[in-house]
Amino acid sequence: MAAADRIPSLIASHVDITYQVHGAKKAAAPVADPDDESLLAGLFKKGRDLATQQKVEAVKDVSFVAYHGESIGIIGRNGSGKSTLLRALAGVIPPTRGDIWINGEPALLGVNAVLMSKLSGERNVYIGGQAMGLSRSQVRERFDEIVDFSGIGQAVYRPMSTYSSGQAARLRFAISTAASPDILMIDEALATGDADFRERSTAKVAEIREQASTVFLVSHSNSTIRQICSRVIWMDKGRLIADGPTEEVVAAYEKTLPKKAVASKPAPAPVQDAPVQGAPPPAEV
Ligand SMILES: Nc1ncnc2c1ncn2[C@@H]1O[C@H](COP(=O)(O)OP(=O)(O)OP(=O)(O)O)[C@@H](O)[C@H]1O
Repeated sequence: MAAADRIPSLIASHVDITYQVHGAKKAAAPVADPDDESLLAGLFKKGRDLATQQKVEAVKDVSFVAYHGESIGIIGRNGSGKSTLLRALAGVIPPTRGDIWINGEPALLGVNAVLMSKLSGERNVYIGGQAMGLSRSQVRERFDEIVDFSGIGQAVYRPMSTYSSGQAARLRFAISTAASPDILMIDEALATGDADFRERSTAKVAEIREQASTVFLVSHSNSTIRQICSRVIWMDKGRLIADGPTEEVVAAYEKTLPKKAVASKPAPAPVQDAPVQGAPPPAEV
């Protein structure tokens, strides 16, 4: 498809996200004798210093345009700002600076926040489905489909607290994708579950993409990224340092990783015609 024919689904322009952290900078010095006024005065003086405010610049000056029909992986080391960026793209947290325009309804695969472990899977399907924008009757219509997709069977009638982490992850995935959102954002969820579920969830993501939607996937699993994504954004210390076809960006990223972390042989890259923007940093091996 020619670039001019592509329809933007999301535009991020110079996005910064800074967390304000309130907390203690360092512990107070131990007081040898609490009755000693000079020591107490010293402690109070120190106490004023304890209530500090720190800034964490999690995302710095990130800009890109996503198009309908793309599945975009977000990769990078721990703490590089992937989840923060995804949450901002989903509208869960506001950018500190810059703008995000979205054409469509985003859904962050993270119904986790609203699910309640003491309640049955069934109740959670309703709560989560409604949190994803479905009406109660729509959830009722899709209930069997959601449970079938999750593969948890009769366990759906047990409290979620009794589920294995794989069962819980599968149910979350099934709930989140039931709504066929315009823009689906997935944070690591595909890494969980067995091979069969991963295959089905990969197919589900492909189906969502085919409905001209956009999928964002944050993952540390480069094989999952290769399987699902046509384009990859590489984050490093809060900055977008490369954006382009999956194989080019993942291969460049892998060169910076210790050899043992690169587990699988690269799979053939999905077709993608966008050029890589930004030069990868030198390898650190
Ligand atoms: N709620 C928060 N308050 C303060 N700092 C935060 C908060 N959430 C994340 N951070 C910090 O922001 C930075 C980016 O974190 P983020 O979780 O976005 O990275 P990530 O690339 O998704 O990491 P990981 O791969 O480990 O999940 C880190 O330095 C992290 O400690």
